[in-house]
Amino acid sequence: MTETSDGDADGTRIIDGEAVAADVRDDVAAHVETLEEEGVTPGLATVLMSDDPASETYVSMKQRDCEEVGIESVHVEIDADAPAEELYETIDDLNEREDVHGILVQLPVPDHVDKRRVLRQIAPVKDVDGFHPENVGRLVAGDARFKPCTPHGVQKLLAAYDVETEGADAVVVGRSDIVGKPMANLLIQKGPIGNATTTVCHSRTRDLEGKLATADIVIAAVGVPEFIDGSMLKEGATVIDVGINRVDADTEKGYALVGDVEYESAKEAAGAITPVPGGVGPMTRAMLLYNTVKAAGLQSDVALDLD
Ligand SMILES: Nc1nc(=O)c2c([nH]1)NC[C@@H]1CN(c3ccc(C(=O)N[C@@H](CCC(=O)O)C(=O)O)cc3)C=[N+]21
Repeated sequence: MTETSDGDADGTRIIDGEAVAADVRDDVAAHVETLEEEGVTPGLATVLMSDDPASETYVSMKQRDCEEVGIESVHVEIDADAPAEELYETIDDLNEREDVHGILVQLPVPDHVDKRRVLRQIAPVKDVDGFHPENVGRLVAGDARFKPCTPHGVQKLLAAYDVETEGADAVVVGRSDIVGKPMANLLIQKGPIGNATTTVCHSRTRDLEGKLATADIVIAAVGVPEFIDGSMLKEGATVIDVGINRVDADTEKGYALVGDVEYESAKEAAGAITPVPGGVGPMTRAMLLYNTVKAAGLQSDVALDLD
């Protein structure tokens, strides 16, 4: 990125997710060009089966991102109360299409849909979320094909701001399949942005305060607004806030976005911190583009220099 500048009045570095994401998009755009030279236009399909306004917002943001970097996007909308078969068949069709290299089914899907089946049905080589069991297994085995977008984006942020993970005490708060588990897996692995001593905390953790008090790096991914505050952090800790919670507010949209971390107090204690919005969210979207060009390279046998 251009600079790892900033820091507010008390010297806390504010980790600029928009800036790092813009750099990732530039990188992706260069790979798109390489693919185009070989006659390949990368394509991403997004599938939405939900009436949730937040889901609709995210999906339309993803389409705009694609346009910006030259990825073709295909969008399929399925009625939230349509039979589950409609979704399964859509996935089969997209698996077959040669112009579609990546498939993302926006989660959550309705209750009458078998989520595990959806994740298994996406062709592993098109699974740009990295949620198919084959890709989960490869990640855990240290042979990742598609790293899940959010944890991968967090790694990129830590790298961009030269946060030392080697031997550091990292605490991941949250154990979801899409963030907590893969994040912890990446942090313990050998290699760059790994080698951390990683603790995973969750709702049954007995002494969360005790774990946080010694953490050099805190990854908050619980989905509870302002769950962690500055008094719980070690002075100088790096705080990565994965939470993007909509809370009622007296704004034009009728809501505000807040993280899982109480920003003002955490900023006082932290050495570096991600804001919400403008932190992890833009990185999640950027890494989806990254995985899509990777998928296109794999499916068309074009060598791209990607990790
Ligand atoms: N199969 C699947 N893959 C996903 O990656 C996936 C998903 N399902 N379901 C929902 C969550 C949520 N998610 C977000 C990504 C970016 C922002 C983002 O860019 N947020 C902006 C603000 C957006 C706003 O203004 O509302 C920011 O934090 O700055 C938010 C949320 C991806 N998800």
